[in-house]
Amino acid sequence: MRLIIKDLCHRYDDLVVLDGIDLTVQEGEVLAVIGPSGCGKSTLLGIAGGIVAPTSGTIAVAGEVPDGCLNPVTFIFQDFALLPWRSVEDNLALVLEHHPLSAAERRERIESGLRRMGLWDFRKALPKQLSGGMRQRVGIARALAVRPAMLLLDEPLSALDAQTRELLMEDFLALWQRERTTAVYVTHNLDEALRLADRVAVLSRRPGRLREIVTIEEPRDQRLEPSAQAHLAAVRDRLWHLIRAEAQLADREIADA
Ligand SMILES: Nc1ncnc2c1ncn2[C@@H]1O[C@H](COP(=O)(O)OP(=O)(O)OP(=O)(O)O)[C@@H](O)[C@H]1O
Repeated sequence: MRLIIKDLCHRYDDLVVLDGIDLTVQEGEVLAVIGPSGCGKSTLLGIAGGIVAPTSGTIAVAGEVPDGCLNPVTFIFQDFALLPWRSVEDNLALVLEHHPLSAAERRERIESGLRRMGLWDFRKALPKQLSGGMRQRVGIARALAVRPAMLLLDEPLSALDAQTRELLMEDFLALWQRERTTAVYVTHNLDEALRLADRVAVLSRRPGRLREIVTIEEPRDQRLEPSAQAHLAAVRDRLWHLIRAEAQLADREIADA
């Protein structure tokens, strides 16, 4: 599925947050969005997912959805957004509840989501009994259970320690290798963007404007190879150059506020 954003502007009362964003996310593409704190990344994602109505501009989706897709555009959040009183499997069941599925199909979706994320043995556990990384795996399994056409990820790894982040990045890589689900991935972390994205959209400080879209040419599965490092270092330098001054200014604005 493709996402097409045209001349998007958004204000919260007098606060202009996004200004004149034109962006197309291609079918099967992973687009990372980076930019200073408060520049409107989460707002952009919320608008793309239809949970925030933009002040002006248009958002459209186009293209095929996978067989059995129940929710074409699906979020994965930083704080996992699990119901603490429900077991792991019941958190997955929740997103299937209002869909006309047979009991067997419901079970199959839950089981396949849990198995793919290595959670089958933990299906009866409550979220509080799991580590942060496992909780986010539940969040991912829950998103996969609806067979989405597009994933909107809002800093999905930022609450996790470095090792767990690394493991979950491998999970995302395997996911995108297997399913080619279109994704918009908001992050503060350049390493995540460099590892996971096809292109990186850089927003300015608020009001967020699209400064540049940087393409990462190296195939995702070769980015740890020594031969990829020169290209990735050049992309990193470019991205850092773009965000550094904006981040410093945004920091000062926050400190002065
Ligand atoms: N519902 C809201 N009502 C009013 N202001 C809001 C609302 N949501 C966000 N904002 C403000 O809009 C601006 C952009 O917020 P947003 O969360 O989209 O930015 P962000 O780039 O995702 O930030 P961060 O990187 O810190 O997560 C911020 O100044 C924020 O305080």
